[in-house]
Amino acid sequence: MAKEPVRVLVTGAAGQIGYALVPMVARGIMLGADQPVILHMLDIPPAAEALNGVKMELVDAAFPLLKGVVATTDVVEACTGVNVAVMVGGFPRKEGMERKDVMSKNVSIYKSQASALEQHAAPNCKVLVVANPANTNALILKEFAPSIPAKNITCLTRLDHNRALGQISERLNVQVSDVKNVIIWGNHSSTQYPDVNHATVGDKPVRELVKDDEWLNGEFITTVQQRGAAIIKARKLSSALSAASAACDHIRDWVLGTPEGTWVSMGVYSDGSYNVPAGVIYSFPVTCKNGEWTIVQGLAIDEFSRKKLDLTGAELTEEKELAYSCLS
Ligand SMILES: NC(=O)C1=CN([C@@H]2O[C@H](COP(=O)(O)OP(=O)(O)OC[C@H]3O[C@@H](n4cnc5c(N)ncnc54)[C@H](O)[C@@H]3O)[C@@H](O)[C@H]2O)C=CC1
Ligand SMILES: O=C([O-])CC(=O)C(=O)O
Repeated sequence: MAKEPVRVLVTGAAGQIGYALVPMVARGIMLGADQPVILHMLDIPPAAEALNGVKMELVDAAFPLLKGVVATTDVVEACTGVNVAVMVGGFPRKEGMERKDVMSKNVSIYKSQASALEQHAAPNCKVLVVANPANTNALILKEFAPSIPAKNITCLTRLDHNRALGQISERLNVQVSDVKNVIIWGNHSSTQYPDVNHATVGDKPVRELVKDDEWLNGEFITTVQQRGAAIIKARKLSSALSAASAACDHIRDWVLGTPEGTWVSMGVYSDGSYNVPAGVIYSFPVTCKNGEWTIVQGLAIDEFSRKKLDLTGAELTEEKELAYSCLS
């Protein structure tokens, strides 16, 4: 028997990532090749015409799995009945703007969208925040949607995780699918810590194969931390196809499960595991089963890593305080 369609919300759907993401969702890349979907696309009134253009293209693409499209500038209509919400819409930093200006705009967007999701989304809706500052936007969404379980609200660090896999695969000249269990700790920002101490290729530790700790503790980390900026420099636009693909990976693994023996990185509500701050959205290694993520416990953290986990945790605490100051 055919499955019931799943309703997937994409906010900021007229933007760059939205344009790359919606065809992936409609092709079954996010939820599986046998899972029909209904796309809900939200953007703001100035983007309404462009949003309608995206809807026209979705119709023209004749995706067999796509059972309906809602394209709207009305947040309540957009959120009604959605099972998965991918929050890409936000206010980007412009020339001459302070970080606080962007924070205050995004805090107010995520506060109001939190209420709409809480009141109108399907029960147990899974939320992924992509828009920057992704961890803190997700935290605000969690705070203003208290009836949505905290475990249902996450942010995207899978792009950073995939970037780390890509760097190791290029360095070792191995298939990216053979590299496993890198970790992104902390914030989706340049303080994030890409950690290869537990990563493997086949049954061999990445550190043993690379045989260059100076590179792994230096250039590898900064390359992953700065990859977003490098893409902006090259394209004059930020990452879009890789971000859309990572968003699909994040939701697919969350809903359908991670393969045995493999973990992925997700920004989740911190319970203080690994002595990082509790009560912020922090990226951890997680496994997923039956639609739930679990933080991988018991990994050894050496002194070098400890400092990096603490540094990115401190930045998240600072961002949280800044976000709260914008609310008052
Ligand atoms: N977490 C991650 O790994 C990544 C995050 N990003 C972030 O994702 C966000 C989107 O990036 P792009 O698609 O390149 O930007 P974009 O500027 O092309 O698109 C953003 C869209 O959001 C819409 N928007 C603005 N306010 C909105 C609101 N209140 N409700 C609904 N829609 C709204 C805009 O009209 C625009 O269409 C940015 O914040 C970017 O920094 C980008 C790449 C990776
Ligand atoms: O750096 C940016 O502004 C976009 C982003 O988050 C990324 O590519 O990781």
